[in-house]
Amino acid sequence: MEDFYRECDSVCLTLMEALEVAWGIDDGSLVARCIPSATDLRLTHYPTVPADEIKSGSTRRIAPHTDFGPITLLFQDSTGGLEIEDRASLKGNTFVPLPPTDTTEMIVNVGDTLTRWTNGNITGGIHQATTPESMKVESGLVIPPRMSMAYLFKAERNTSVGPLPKFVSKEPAKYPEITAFGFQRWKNSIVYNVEEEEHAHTFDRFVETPKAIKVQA
Ligand SMILES: O=C(O)CCC(=O)C(=O)O
Ligand SMILES: [Fe+2]
Repeated sequence: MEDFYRECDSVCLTLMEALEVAWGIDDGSLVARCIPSATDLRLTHYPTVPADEIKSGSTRRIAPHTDFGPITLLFQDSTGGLEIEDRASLKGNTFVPLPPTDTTEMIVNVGDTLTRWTNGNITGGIHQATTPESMKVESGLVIPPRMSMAYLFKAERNTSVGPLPKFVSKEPAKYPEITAFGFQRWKNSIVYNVEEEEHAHTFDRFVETPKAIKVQA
């Protein structure tokens, strides 16, 4: 498991390096923001659940959310049910399934930190785990258990998750300076409904407000 963790960390750093090349950041400062990373590796087991309970809204697998870090590496079993928001849909709140074609497949999801570093130029992907597509129509079905692994890559704790200089040279910052650790605490306080006095007004004049964001990770 530790080898897997290290392997995932190295994949994420390579992806950060690729973004540096794409954005013309030649001082290594994006990768430097992630060393050492403060990543959580989350293994989730979803118990068996009647599909009708999910349909009625009385139970969820994982509610729509964005992850907190720059990116997440996600691995799922063959059960299905993972969905990503369809941003092209004009109806809003529309999701498309990401069916498991192969259980060795790795899904890369953009998270909040990359949104903030790019001053909103790249938006975190809203995703959820729900009823597999093939079980949505017929009633009375029982959804089998499901397992997933999420390598929730996070920046180094004391590093800023405010916008990178490159993305605020021509437009004002939409996100305030805050450390990765402070950001994590703030997001956790929303998920767990804890008032964080320290950050209560930090975000008032920016695009994010605690009550406007639905998160889970
Ligand atoms: O179980 C899944 O496929 C999604 C898990 C997830 O979104 C998360 O752990 O943040
Ligand atoms: Fe997630």
